Amino acid sequence: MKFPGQRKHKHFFPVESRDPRLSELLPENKPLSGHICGIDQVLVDIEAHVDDSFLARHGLSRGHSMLLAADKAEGIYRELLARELIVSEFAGGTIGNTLHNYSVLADDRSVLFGVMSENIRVGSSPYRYLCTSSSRVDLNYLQPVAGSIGQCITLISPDGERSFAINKGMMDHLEPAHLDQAQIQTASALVLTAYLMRCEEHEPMRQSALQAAEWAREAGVPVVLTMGTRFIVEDRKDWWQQFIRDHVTLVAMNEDEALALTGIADPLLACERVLEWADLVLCTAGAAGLYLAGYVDDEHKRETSRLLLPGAIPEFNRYEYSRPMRQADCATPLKIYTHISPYMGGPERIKNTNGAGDAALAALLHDMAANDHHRHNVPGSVKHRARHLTYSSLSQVSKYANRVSFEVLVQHSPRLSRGLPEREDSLEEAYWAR
Ligand SMILES: Nc1ncnc2c1ncn2[C@@H]1O[C@H](COP(=O)(O)OP(=O)(O)O)[C@@H](O)[C@H]1O
Ligand SMILES: Nc1nc2c(ncn2[C@@H]2O[C@H](COP(=O)(O)O)[C@@H](O)[C@H]2O)c(=O)[nH]1
Repeated sequence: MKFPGQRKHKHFFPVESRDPRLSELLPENKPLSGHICGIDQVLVDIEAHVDDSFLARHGLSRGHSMLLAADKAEGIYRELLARELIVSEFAGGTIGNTLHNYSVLADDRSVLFGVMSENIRVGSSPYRYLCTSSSRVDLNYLQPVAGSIGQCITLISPDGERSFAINKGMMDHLEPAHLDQAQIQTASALVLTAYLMRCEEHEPMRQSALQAAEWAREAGVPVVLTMGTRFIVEDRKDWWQQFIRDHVTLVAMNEDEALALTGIADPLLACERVLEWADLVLCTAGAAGLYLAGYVDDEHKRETSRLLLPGAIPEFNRYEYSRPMRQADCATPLKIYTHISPYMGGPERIKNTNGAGDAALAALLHDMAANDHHRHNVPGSVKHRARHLTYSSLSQVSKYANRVSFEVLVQHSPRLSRGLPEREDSLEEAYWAR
């Protein structure tokens, strides 16, 4: 496990080769390593640039992720192929992307539950999926199916808006019998997406997700939910609120999904509302950066040394140097918030916004897993006097998440091709010290 590191310093990501204290504590001299688990609809992103008349002609709605009948999706695919509009075919899926990015950042294992075609032809979509996933993502638990994985035709409009047309294949056929209870119950987090709930009645994906969430809850493993797209949330707002109350520790969303879930347009106030149902909230807000919100026990709160920020909750960042906790672990819970603007003001040229939010979540998951890793290996550390959800403060995690989103914005694919540089030469102390 690479540690997120001391990011106040110029060298943003020092990597501890080995904590010398561990050598004394562990007879076999080998730190115990953890992992995170996720469930996804295994699919590839097939990317093409089109104008809006293409979307209109095929009856596709801009910015939406739509499930299409197989013959309709195949018709679109054939047209894109004939007009040579397809630019790439990479492994996708919101949770697949998150696990891949987590594994690249942490240099550690993640476990993906989903389906995979049992017969694979070179060059086919399942082949592309396997070729473009990190070798640190454990694919050994995938359920073999006699059919295709999903295809997500990612149509990019001239203004950068993305519309997803999905040919689902057998992506929702994951059976609960193909989950591994021990892997889930020993994980540092279980990551789910709202997309899993839009399978058809007869398909087992919903039941698999609920089973996994139940096992995670029993074992005290944090359950993480990404909201997918606002279209899934807005029709069933009350249902999602109850689902979060019953199952979820951390909600990850963008500001549109936050509005759909809470009815509140201000991301900070939306985070405050979601804290009534969950323990930790990540809300990305495009060019406005991102917000993180959580709880800390009054006894463990730490005051910021940064400027206190105005907003719908005045001076909301006062305790952003605190490490978040579950509300139930606090004797006197206090809500804490932080905000950060895009790293370096955002890239000069955004190549693709696909997966920028998932990337921020991967960084947060890395920090959560590092906390677990440290707790298991150095249980007597002062860091673990109270039960915290992250290794770093809310403020530090937000910097890290923001930095990782930036990396995805300047590349073509939603999946990181390499980890972050260990030394950030561009990053002067003055920038973060502000
Ligand atoms: N136009 C932009 N300019 C600068 N940074 C951006 C821009 N769009 C996104 N980002 C960065 O990427 C992060 C995630 O983006 P966002 O679009 O909110 O996520 P999602 O992909 O889930 O919709 C933001 O928090 C921000 O750091
Ligand atoms: N599991 C699913 N993933 C989906 C679906 N529709 C789109 N996507 C994936 O989302 C990412 C982009 O994420 P974003 O946070 O930038 O919007 C992309 O790679 C798609 O593969 C779906 O129905 N299920």
